[in-house]
Amino acid sequence: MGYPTDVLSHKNVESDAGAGASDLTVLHESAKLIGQAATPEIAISGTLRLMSQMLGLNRGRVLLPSTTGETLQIRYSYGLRDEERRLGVYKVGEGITGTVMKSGQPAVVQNIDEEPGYLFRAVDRETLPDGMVAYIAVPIMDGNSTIGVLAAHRLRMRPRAIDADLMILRILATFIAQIISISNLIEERTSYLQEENRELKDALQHQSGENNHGILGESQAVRDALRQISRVADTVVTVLLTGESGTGKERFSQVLHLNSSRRDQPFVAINCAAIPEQLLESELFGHERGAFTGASASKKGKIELASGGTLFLDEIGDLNMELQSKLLRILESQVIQRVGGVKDIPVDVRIITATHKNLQEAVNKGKFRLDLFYRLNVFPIHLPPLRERAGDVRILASHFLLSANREYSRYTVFGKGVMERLETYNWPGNIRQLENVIKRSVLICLDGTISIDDIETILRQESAINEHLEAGQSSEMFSVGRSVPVDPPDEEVPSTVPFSYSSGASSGVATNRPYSWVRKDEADSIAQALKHTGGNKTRAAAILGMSPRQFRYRLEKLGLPNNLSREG
Ligand SMILES: Nc1ncnc2c1ncn2[C@@H]1O[C@H](COP(=O)(O)OP(=O)(O)OP(=O)(O)O)[C@@H](O)[C@H]1O
Repeated sequence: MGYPTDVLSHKNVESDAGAGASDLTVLHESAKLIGQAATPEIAISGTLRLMSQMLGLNRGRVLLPSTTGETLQIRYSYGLRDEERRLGVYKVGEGITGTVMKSGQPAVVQNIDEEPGYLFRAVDRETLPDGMVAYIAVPIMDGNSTIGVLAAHRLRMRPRAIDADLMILRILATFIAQIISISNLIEERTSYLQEENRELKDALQHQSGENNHGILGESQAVRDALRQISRVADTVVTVLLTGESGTGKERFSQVLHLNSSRRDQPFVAINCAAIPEQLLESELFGHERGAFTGASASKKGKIELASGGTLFLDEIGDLNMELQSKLLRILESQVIQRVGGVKDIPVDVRIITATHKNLQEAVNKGKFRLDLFYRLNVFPIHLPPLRERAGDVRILASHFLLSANREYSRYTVFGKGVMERLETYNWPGNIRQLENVIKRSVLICLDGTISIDDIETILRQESAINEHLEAGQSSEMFSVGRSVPVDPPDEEVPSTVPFSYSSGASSGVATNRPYSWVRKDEADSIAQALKHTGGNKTRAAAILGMSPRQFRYRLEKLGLPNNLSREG
């Protein structure tokens, strides 16, 4: 450098015990500030104030690079006027301060009046004391990079060694580096989340066009399905929704209902595969008092409950021959008879059906009535699997992340490569599976960033379940189904229970879950999940994508102790 610098070797004045004590006080107090101050402004300005009041290091300032990185500006100071702060701008490499930034080396100017490199830019010479004034500047380092400069003036002739001041400034610079890097990290994360939120909100706004009712996706398949739905919504045409499990058949049937003139009347959904055959008839048609043991009062069935509105019959391919005939009768004459009744009850329902089976094949095998097939198949709408809907995974994944964050009060983000991994997975369980995987990854992720490893762990568990499902499924199905009866009949598992709700109350939709086999090798993941949640079974169940009832069933079936959670 072209100016006299005097680094640690300088020993012109003895340091005394008093100086040592004030050094320690400053260090102790500024360490407290770092830990307790609410903002970097309070912590750094407080440290600069201590430097001035306890050590005589005056007009302390912290200079940080501008956004372009070309200049340094005074960001925090003590004892400088606003105008002085404004003037304190240096190019990197310019003057003493700029050189410290560029070289990463500290500088001590013994006498600023004799140092040509000292620019007097922020503070006029007249403002400073008459005697000899020194200037010390040290780099603020984050690892090996210089992220700013800490500098101060001191009266040259003082009974305290200038190298003691240099030393303490270097220590304080490491404190300040910590404050700055933590606040940068927070700022970075906050702006990332804000940006992500903005994008998601834009996407949602864009997606939830007037008639879409929250249907997400930009693929041609989704657009086609929505276009077809809007074409037939306000007609009497019977719609058959086909597609693999979890592709959104029920969701689209709600959109159909909400776009029809029946939107203010009930929408009632029932899953024909989820109810034992002997109960299905009375669920659908209701029963009269005394119709069977336990029928102590007459009861309306789902068809009557849906009167004026829409009845969604999911897994229609699972209806037995007798119920197929009865359904045909409703479609033809709009009347029903309750179980045990003789009276024809007129009903006004729009029936939408769905299946993940290939109904044509069921007809060929004599398992489904041809006449009913024709009645239902007037207007088929096919929902393709997620793996064929390029681009939708990204939109849906971001949406499910946002809603899981809301649900669990988290601020989780996807780590590097996660979105790409989600996009290449083939999602046999489609959108429902994607939703489950994201919820679970938010729950298992501890540091706020979902990593590829988190996703791989969950996908491995998923593939194991899929293998079992595939082993048990019928060839008539489009793909992985949920009708493999391995879980217990269960009133608490929403997927197995018929549910109904009024139109417009789409938030009341129960989440469908596939059945899954109880596997011996699940014991480990169950134990781990319980350990992770400190024994909370409901949260452990959510982590594994199960209902609490399914979770308890597994504990019992696998012979795991109920208090397994709190061990080790
Ligand atoms: N396009 C979409 N946008 C947002 N969420 C969707 C979309 N499609 C489906 N979902 C969500 O995915 C999950 C599964 O959808 P849905 O229950 O409608 O599938 P399904 O085809 O009826 O399944 P199954 O045949 O197993 O009954 C639900 O939580 C649903 O809200």
